[in-house]
Amino acid sequence: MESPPPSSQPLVELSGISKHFGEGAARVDALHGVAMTISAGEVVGLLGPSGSGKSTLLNVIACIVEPSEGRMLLDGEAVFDGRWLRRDLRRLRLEKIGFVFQTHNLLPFLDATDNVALAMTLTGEGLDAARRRAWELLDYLQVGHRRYAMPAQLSGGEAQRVAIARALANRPRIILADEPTAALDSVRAGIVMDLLSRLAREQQAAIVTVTHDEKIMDRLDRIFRLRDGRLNA
Ligand SMILES: Nc1ncnc2c1ncn2[C@@H]1O[C@H](COP(=O)(O)OP(=O)(O)OP(=O)(O)O)[C@@H](O)[C@H]1O
Repeated sequence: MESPPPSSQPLVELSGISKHFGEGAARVDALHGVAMTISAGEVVGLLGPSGSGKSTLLNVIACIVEPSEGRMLLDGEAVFDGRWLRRDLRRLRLEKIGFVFQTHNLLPFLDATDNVALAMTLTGEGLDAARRRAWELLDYLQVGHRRYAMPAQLSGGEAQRVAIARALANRPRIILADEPTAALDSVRAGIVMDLLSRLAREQQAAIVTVTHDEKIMDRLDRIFRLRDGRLNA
């Protein structure tokens, strides 16, 4: 399939985002005045030393951590402006955001198909339709031949591709990944990153990945570096 031309449609827009945990002597300022815009079709990396705020920033974009101040738009919708603007944050996450973790977190008692299909049934899709779409996604991620395998029978790279298929189940425009290649060797890490890049372009998604992994740096379109909660792009 021909990739569509790069688009500049912003999918993640943050301005003045700060987050502190605790108060008084115990206060930790995890993020200070973070501003960033990430557009459809981009794969960006969040880098920085341990404790610099990468996970906090990813969890803010995921609407899991509530910022202390600032403004955030996701897929053009204002979702935070000093306070959450939506009450149904769980639904917001289901609709707009896909998650890929360091380890695949697949449910061990469901096969590859049903691990992907389950995520779709949470938004009300019927099981048969969900399974058909799960097969399409598993084919797209080049792991369709393992559709009936249980997670324990999958290699690390296969399991991570099933987990990416699951993240795509509800057609999110924003994919958040936490060290998605850390447990993979360089060949498999390259395959996973190539698939993420392809889906960013073909599905016009924005992919934000926390990484320490030198093997994948050349696969990122842009790198944001955090230090002590501040961004130096
Ligand atoms: N729930 C919390 N309560 C209190 N402090 C927290 C909490 N979560 C994070 N912090 C603190 O906020 C700062 C940023 O943490 P964060 O986990 O975002 O860093 P990180 O860059 O992801 O680190 P790592 O690479 O080690 O995962 C750290 O000082 C951390 O101790």
